[in-house]
Amino acid sequence: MPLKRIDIHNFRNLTRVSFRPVHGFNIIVGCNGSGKSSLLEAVYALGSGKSFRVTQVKPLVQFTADRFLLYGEVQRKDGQHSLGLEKRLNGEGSVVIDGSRATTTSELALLLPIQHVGLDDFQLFEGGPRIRRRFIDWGVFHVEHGKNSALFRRFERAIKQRNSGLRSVKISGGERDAWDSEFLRCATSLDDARQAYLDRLMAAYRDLCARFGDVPYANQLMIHYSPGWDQKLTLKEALQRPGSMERERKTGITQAGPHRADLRMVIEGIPARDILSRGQMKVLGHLLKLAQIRVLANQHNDQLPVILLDDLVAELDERNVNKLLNTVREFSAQVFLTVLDTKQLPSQQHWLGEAEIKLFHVEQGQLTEQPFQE
Ligand SMILES: Nc1ncnc2c1ncn2[C@@H]1O[C@H](COP(=O)(O)OP(=O)(O)OP(=O)(O)O)[C@@H](O)[C@H]1O
Repeated sequence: MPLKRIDIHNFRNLTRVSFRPVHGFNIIVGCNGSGKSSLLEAVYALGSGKSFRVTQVKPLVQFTADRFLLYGEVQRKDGQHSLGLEKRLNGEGSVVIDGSRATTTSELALLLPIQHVGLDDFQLFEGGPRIRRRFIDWGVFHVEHGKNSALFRRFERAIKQRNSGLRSVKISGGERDAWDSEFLRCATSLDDARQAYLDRLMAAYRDLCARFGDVPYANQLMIHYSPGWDQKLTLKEALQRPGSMERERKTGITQAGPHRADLRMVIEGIPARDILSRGQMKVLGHLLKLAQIRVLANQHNDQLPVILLDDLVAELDERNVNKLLNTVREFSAQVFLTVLDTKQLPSQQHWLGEAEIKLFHVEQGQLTEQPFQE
């Protein structure tokens, strides 16, 4: 489901940019600080409502403006859809899909799934559990989004209700039991969905490793799912432990459940972050992100994400760049790839095949399309 057109207004240094990408490879070239990553970030924001670099809106809005606006047209099997996102410095914002206001940004992700593969993928190993939960939940959401997008919403509501119940003195025992039951139901479903997804992810990851060949430690990497409570207990038992109940009374926060889950990345029984170099973490992180795309490609080709390859070419050796680009080409997805200079790309004959390609040059936030020449 490619993006056919995107308009960017007042997003970082991109004052007014409008372009029509191809379904294949869109190469974004430009010198440091020209606006390449900002362009990828704008595409990412249109498909998620968020940035992959910052959590706040302020750094995204052009210094002289009070809001940014993004507009895109997406081609899907069921026809063309328009997506609009506005975010203002004062905290207001809106999502508009096919001319109607949407209630959540997750509706953008249903129409425009995006996978960002970038230099910070080492954070899957070094970062906190939230990053790894976001990673696995991206897969759980997209692999069966009809069912699972509703499940995520229900879980969010259940935990909010349970937490406000913990803080309220007025609430009756019956009400508390009802919220507990709903929380346990959603938590169990989310836990099952994550475990099932992880099995599929690891199968796809092993396939990719075989293809990439001798990537250090790739085959030894094991990922274990920690559900967010002591695995010797059921979630209900974990919540009913005296220590846990006491902490819940004090903090008003649910002490166990999928919101505390993590992925333990292990090599030969040792935490992977204690063994891998930063560069090795990046490569394995990229492979895991590609494996997520492979899971979707195996399931339903019409749900393939747009793939953002941010600055990867400069950091990998030519053999790995070739493998990466060939793997990505075989997905037949739409790709946006940033590079300082096209000379950094390996010769087209090694990776492009029949895929379409367009070259965009960015200079001080201005975008121009140029003929692609090796
Ligand atoms: N809110 C903002 N308003 C205006 N300009 C901004 C804003 N935020 C960042 N910038 C500037 O936008 C420019 C583009 O940054 P970007 O990260 O997109 O560059 P890049 O082309 O990816 O560079 P590099 O190759 O160094 O990664 C930078 O000069 C940055 O300082």
